[in-house]
Amino acid sequence: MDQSQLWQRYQDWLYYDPDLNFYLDISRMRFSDQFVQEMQPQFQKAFQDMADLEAGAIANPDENRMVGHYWLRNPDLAPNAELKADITDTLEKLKTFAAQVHSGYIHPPKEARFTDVISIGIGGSALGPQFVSQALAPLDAPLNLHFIDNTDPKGIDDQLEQLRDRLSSTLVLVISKSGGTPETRNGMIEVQKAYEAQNLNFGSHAVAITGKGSKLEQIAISEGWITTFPMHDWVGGRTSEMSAVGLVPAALQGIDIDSILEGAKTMDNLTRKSQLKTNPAALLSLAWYAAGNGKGEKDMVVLPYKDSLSLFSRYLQQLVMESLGKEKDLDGNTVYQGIAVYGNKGSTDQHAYVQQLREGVPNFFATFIEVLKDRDGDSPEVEAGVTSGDYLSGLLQGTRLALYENERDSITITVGEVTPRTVGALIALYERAVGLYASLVNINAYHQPGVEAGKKAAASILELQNNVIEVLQQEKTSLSLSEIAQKVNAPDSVEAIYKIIRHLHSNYRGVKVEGNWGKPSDLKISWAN
Ligand SMILES: O=P(O)(O)OC[C@H]1O[C@H](O)[C@H](O)[C@@H](O)[C@@H]1O
Repeated sequence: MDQSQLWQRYQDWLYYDPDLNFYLDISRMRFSDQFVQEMQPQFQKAFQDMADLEAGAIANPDENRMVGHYWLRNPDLAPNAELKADITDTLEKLKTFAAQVHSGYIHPPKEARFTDVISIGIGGSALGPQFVSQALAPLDAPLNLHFIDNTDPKGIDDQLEQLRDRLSSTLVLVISKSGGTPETRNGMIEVQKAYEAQNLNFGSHAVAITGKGSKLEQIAISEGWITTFPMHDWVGGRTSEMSAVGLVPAALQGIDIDSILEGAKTMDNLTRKSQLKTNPAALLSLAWYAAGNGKGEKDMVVLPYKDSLSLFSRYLQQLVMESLGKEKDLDGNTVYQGIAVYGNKGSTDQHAYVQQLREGVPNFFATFIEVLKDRDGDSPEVEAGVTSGDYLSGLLQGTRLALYENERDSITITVGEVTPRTVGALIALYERAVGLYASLVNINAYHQPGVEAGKKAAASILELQNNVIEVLQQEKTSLSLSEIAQKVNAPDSVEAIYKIIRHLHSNYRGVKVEGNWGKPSDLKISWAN
């Protein structure tokens, strides 16, 4: 296509909503009009699936659950009065809670006010709050938010060390839908011990956000925590930003949560339309389908050209990959679906891996996210007539062009500025695009059966570790790895035992080891005490 044809294609496919000041450009994705025609029946089915989902269908059949994240920003859509009341009551309760924390009405036992928040959670119970905090928290936020999103001891220490002198005025949010995720539980126990070490009552500083009746809820109630907020079973972790999971941390930081919800609701209205060209989520899912032949053959590289949106790529990684990465389709066929997502931000990534995007293996499509407003106030010139923001804008256009010239496709999303409303709209856009794409490829986007395998394997490694320690403590003489494996009745687990021993030894946990780590079969292991 020559430049005038491309300009025409740009105008033909440009989606613009003046109210949100939102643009979507899929003109640089190489699909034909015929492809769009052929996709029409699948899209009509996808629109119907989405309408059914919003009306309360069991859209997550494996878990026998409704899928209700769209109701969170429009409670009138909830399929019955009880669910609607659940949503509005929770919203009211969390707003009141945040206001009372800000005013000092709710305060820690030994201080007049809370100054900081530690949010403990992982996956969907962390990525949304992290993204929204980075995108929207004001520099003078009423409370500073810190995250523990792993069971890495050093990571936990680093967070606690920063808060050592302010623990007495730090609020703890423990966020877990299931209330039983080990990483989150470990973070909670370690933080609790840090409070106890300072003679602080943990419960008077703690709030749980969790599913009804979960183990975490029981702990919170029995220990008299400040309060709990519900996480409903019809909201998945990766679509929970607009439930208490995302809204409590955001409200505590003084972020305008009503505008986030309103932006999402507005985007939901736009993406409910059943005309492909008037529905930006449909256009997005069409472009994904075209890029990867509906089989995820191309990775999605997400490049927001705005530092405050850099965690959007990580947030989308879970939303897209956990939703679409499925072995089976809804009819039980083996399909190995998914779209790989990675990215960080532009123009930074141009100095890292864009070399490969431009010239290397052509296994991706890019998504540029452009923000029109550079900053509050005027910009200094870095060259005659040119600002830093002009550079950022020029680098985005340049990279898009350079990729396209070399047969690398891209989507461009443009927003006026990063506000609570646009962030809400962006989240809603991708949630709907993922839902539509899932329908197009006939998979359940709302379960994650594959995640369990790693969790089960980890549990059996910990059980093996306990058995190994028990055997070593009973033995008088040193043993080889295979002797230990025999004694714990796990002759096939020598490699796992080697790694357990190596980790215990590295952390001075009581094992004595003689020999060369490079020759595992020569090692002699005993209990040191
Ligand atoms: O909120 P939680 O129950 O603690 O779950 C946290 C995360 O862990 C799981 O393994 C799931 O794969 C995620 O979808 C979920 O968001």
